[in-house]
Amino acid sequence: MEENHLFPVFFKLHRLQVLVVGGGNIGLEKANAMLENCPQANVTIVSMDFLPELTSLTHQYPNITLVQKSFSCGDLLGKDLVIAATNDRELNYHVWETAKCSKVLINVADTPDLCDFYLGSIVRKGNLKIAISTNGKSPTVAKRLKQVLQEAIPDTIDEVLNKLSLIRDKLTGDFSAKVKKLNSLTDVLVKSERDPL
Ligand SMILES: C[C@@]1(CC(=O)O)C2=NC(=C\c3[nH]c(c(CCC(=O)O)c3CC(=O)O)Cc3[nH]c(c(CC(=O)O)c3CCC(=O)O)/C=C3\N/C(=C\2)[C@@H](CCC(=O)O)[C@]3(C)CC(=O)O)/[C@H]1CCC(=O)O
Ligand SMILES: NC(=O)c1ccc[n+]([C@@H]2O[C@H](COP(=O)([O-])OP(=O)(O)OC[C@H]3O[C@@H](n4cnc5c(N)ncnc54)[C@H](O)[C@@H]3O)[C@@H](O)[C@H]2O)c1
Repeated sequence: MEENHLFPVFFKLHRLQVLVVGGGNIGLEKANAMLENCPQANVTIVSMDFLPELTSLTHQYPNITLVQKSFSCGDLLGKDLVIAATNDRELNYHVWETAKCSKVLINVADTPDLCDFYLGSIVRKGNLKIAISTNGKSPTVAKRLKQVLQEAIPDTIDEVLNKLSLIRDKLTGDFSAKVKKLNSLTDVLVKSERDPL
């Protein structure tokens, strides 16, 4: 089997500065994905022109800024993450080179080989979030799996998480005693009805 070296992490986007270059379909898709998950995300989009949906997003989200211009190196100043999503492959490569010089993490939408990170397909149930990747093989399958899991996981999972969080805060004793208690309380989640143990 082909190797899968991706290591998932969950970013707190309201603490980071994100630059998206390109205000077309893909710029919109990526900006939407970030803002739906983190409405306070700081997202600047630099583009020659913008889809009207992106202009509408500025009314909904306080921290999105549209800058109508051609990309230049200075746009990367102060940025933590960059998504290059123009329809110009050479320009996307130039954005990648600039990001690498500045040690900024970059996703190049038309070139997975240049991506430091991929966006995942995201299942959300209150406090639960599951990010799905297919190692870049089929974003469509990632999207379908998201729909399957969204249906399969009960909405009550959020109540379980909130109750466990309360219990977790109240537990006393040393770390290993707490881990033991939490594991025994949640045992039921992993034991099937047919499991005699
Ligand atoms: C998961 C999701 C997250 C998001 O974007 O928020 C995402 N793509 C989504 C949808 C989607 N993207 C594409 C289609 C059309 C059908 C198809 O190709 O399957 C659909 C389906 C649709 O829109 O219905 C086309 C496409 N995508 C990439 C390329 C370039 C290439 O592969 O060369 C091309 C070809 C462009 C062309 O042909 O011109 C590349 C990437 N897309 C990724 C993520 C990363 C890998 C994730 C993984 O490991 O699985 C990666 C590598 C980089 C990145 O973008 O981060 C989001 C699901 C949203 C949801 O959950 O609803
Ligand atoms: N990763 C993914 O999920 C995915 C999915 C589909 C397509 N793609 C790829 O993403 C790329 C973008 O697709 P799209 O549909 O958004 O294209 P699009 O034509 O809708 O948008 C391109 C945007 O880039 C902007 N742009 C062009 N030159 C610029 C410059 N010099 N400075 C700033 N902005 C500039 C344009 O103004 C436009 O807003 C394509 O190469 C496509 O193959 C990626």
